[in-house]
Amino acid sequence: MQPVRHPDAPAPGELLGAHYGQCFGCGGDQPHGLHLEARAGEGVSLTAEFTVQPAHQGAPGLAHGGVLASALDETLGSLNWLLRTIAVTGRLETDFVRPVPVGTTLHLEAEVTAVAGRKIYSTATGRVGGPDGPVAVRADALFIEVKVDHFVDHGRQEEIQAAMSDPDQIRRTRAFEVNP
Ligand SMILES: CCCCCCCC/C=C\CCCCCCCC(=O)SCCNC(=O)CCNC(=O)[C@H](O)C(C)(C)COP(=O)(O)OP(=O)(O)OC[C@H]1O[C@@H](n2cnc3c(N)ncnc32)[C@H](O)[C@@H]1OP(=O)(O)O
Repeated sequence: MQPVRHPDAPAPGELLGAHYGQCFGCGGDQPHGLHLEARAGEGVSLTAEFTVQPAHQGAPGLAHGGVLASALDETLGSLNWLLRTIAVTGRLETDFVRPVPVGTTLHLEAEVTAVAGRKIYSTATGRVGGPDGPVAVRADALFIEVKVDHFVDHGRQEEIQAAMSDPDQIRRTRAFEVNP
């Protein structure tokens, strides 16, 4: 089935903001995190940027492949906000096309291609040198819709308790729970 953008999804161009301050991908409270910033696009698509820091190296001066996969995972995961669906990554298939040096800003774009029951199929590319630059990485993913219980049941109690007593986290989670 064609994906359907939720009527309350942020307008094209709007920043999505972090879903959790401690998130390695998008959180502002993780010193060595990616600090990835995503903006809503048209339909069920978005763009995002991430600048490779020295803490993200694998080989000297180059981004670690797992970190690049994390950037793709976070970008693809952010799409679920436009569907207003809570979902986790089931499968992430990544192509590393060009090496990505430290200091590079990766220009990411992603879209949901299909939804089938709880399964959400999506694809992303990361370009270097600008939004129209050459593709350095790309990924195809399958996200699976879950209930909030997925996190409450499996997350370490310390962080779950902290999240449940944080009004901001509750507000962000509620935005998903009103999913029709
Ligand atoms: C106040 C409280 C605070 C909480 C608030 C939280 C709100 C947070 C909001 C947003 C958070 C977003 C966070 C983003 C972070 C970036 C994204 C990540 O990195 S997520 C982490 C990595 N991923 C995992 O840790 C998943 C671990 N895996 C699992 O938990 C399960 O395997 C799960 C849920 C994915 C599926 O398990 P099943 O038992 O629910 O469902 P089954 O029946 O196995 O699968 C459903 C369908 O999907 C297919 N499927 C599942 N996994 C597949 C796979 N790997 N490959 C292909 N198909 C797969 C199956 O074949 C099935 O398909 P058929 O319906 O039969 O057609």
